[in-house]
Amino acid sequence: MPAESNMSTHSDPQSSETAFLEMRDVVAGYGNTTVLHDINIGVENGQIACLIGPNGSGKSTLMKSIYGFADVKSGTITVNENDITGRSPQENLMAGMSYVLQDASVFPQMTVHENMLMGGYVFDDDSQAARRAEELYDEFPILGDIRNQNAGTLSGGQRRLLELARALMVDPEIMMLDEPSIGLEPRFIEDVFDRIKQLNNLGTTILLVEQNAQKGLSVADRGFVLASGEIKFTGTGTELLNNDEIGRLYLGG
Ligand SMILES: Nc1ncnc2c1ncn2[C@@H]1O[C@H](COP(=O)(O)OP(=O)(O)OP(=O)(O)O)[C@@H](O)[C@H]1O
Repeated sequence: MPAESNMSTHSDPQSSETAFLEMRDVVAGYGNTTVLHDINIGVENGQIACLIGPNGSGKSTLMKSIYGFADVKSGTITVNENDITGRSPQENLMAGMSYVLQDASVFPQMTVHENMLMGGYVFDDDSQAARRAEELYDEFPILGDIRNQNAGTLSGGQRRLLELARALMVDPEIMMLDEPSIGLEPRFIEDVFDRIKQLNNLGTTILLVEQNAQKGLSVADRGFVLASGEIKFTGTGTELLNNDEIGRLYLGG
């Protein structure tokens, strides 16, 4: 770990007035079950942040507590200083947050284009969804090329790209991605991380959970290590990657 590092073991030094997405003293879980204890993290506007940690440590629950799929028992979650604690998933979507779940899936009997239009179902006007899809085909020409193909015939990499692009239909300010590389053949993994950087370059702030911790941290401006429902380390992606203890405990040595 670099001597000048501001890496922190418990609180997040970035969890302050600069944070765009912030969790402060959050305790969360499901019904009577508490999974997350006293979470304090901050993600700045335009950053990619990556959450890593062992299986069952609460990574998905942290994402779900932000988005309204898990119960926040105490603490506050803010986006751009607006309190969104307890806001429903539908409200979050309408407010410009999208969430690609770990088991995100496409509609296999529908074409790529029909799947894209489903991502724009919140628009009042169908032509708005069609226009947005065209913008995204310009950004991701490979999707435009296969727009009339049934989604069930896509390769794993193409399907993941469709899932990401469909989540962009609402032009989100924040995208939350739960394990975007899971289940992909190794040859598609690099491409998915390139796509994530591309989404970020479009101005989207990204919070991602990644079991491929090396890869996830390598694209991250900010990293968080979660274990047993607690944030154990925060720092830049590079700081976490270079930390011996994190390497030994969480990055397979
Ligand atoms: N709907 C639920 N109801 C009750 N407990 C749950 C629910 N979903 C998850 N849990 C529990 O919360 C804990 C954390 O699970 P979570 O899925 O958040 O961890 P994770 O770090 O994302 O794991 P993985 O890497 O395996 O996906 C686990 O003990 C799990 O059993």
